[in-house]
Amino acid sequence: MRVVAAMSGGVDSAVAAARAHEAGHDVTGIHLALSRNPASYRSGARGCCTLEDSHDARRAADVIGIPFYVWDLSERFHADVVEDFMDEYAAGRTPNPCLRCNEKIKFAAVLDRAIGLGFDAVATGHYARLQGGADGTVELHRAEDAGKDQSYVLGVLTQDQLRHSLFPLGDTPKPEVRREADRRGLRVADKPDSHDICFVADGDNAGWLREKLGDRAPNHGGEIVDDATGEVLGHHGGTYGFTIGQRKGLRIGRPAPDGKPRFVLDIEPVSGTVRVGPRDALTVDHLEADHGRWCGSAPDRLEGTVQLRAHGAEHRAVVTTSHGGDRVSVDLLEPAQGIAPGQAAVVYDGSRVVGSATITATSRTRVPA
Ligand SMILES: Nc1ncnc2c1ncn2[C@@H]1O[C@H](COP(=O)(O)OP(=O)(O)OP(=O)(O)O)[C@@H](O)[C@H]1O
Repeated sequence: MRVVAAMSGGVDSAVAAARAHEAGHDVTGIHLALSRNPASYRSGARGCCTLEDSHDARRAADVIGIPFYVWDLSERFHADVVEDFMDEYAAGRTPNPCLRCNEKIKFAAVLDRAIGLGFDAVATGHYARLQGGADGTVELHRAEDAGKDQSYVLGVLTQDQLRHSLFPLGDTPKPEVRREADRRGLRVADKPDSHDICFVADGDNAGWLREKLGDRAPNHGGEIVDDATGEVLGHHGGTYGFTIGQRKGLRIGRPAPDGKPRFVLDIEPVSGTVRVGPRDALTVDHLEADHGRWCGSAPDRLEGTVQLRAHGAEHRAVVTTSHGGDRVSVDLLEPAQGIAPGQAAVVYDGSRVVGSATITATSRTRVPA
């Protein structure tokens, strides 16, 4: 096969490219320039797709002995991923930009360009496994290394996208990947793992959003209110700085009467109000979602599990779909806490990813005995 290996400059994608090459594929390495900020291309800059990263990827491609190019997809990335990230936080939701990037960039814009150039597949260093299904379909499964499993952020991929994907690391634990990089003479063997959100270099989402949203922010401050009593407990610097279930950074002067911590229960961007309450008030057992994306055909009804945030636990659930698979209802058999609209509900049947949808609303339907 002719394969494009997406090389971030990190250890995982370097080993993935090397493995694809060793497996006999005709591999070309590409590094994606995703940042529109020229400062990130200065030597020594940190964050997404720096000059350093691009050099590291090129050096790895040289060691492997494959051709290498840089593809500038910064405008697409900005329009489809960064703008969406800002809009979602401004609307009081909690987006997952990695899922969005996989759906719109890595396995869409990149794949389209690759196919257009006569390639057959895109290989990445994601930790997930592909497996042939009984009916000739390609199934996406959790990685062997549960701690590194990235099937959640790939839960948006359709059958067409999966058919043109390769995940060479799915069967290997991360420490082994690092050892292999070392053995292969890839100088990125000791490079630290990347951040969760590549374009927020220091992980300070709220600070980044404050700077970038500017006048687009629905507010730059408001009240923090006790959901049960309506009492104003404090003030904040913008609702976009919060996510449902958040505890840290609330800066409420007064402790709760019972001395227990308070959590964000609701975010109201228009009034600028952040509602808080006890942990128990975060409990939900039902959720609605839309934008259903399925690895095969959408299931009418499925008893399986759902994962409701990156690195989150799995919850047993009954999942039903409507509107041709676009709308999804999830009944959680065990209640969950801190579920934020905007996040993906990824549906699993055992280790197999069935599909995903974006959470729009949560509720508690069963009152505990
Ligand atoms: N700027 C980029 N250019 C090309 N491919 C990329 C880029 N960023 C990410 N990827 C691809 O997406 C995969 C998953 O990205 P993620 O940010 O999760 O990296 P990672 O798991 O830390 O892997 P790595 O060690 O290769 O950076 C990478 O392994 C790589 O194949």
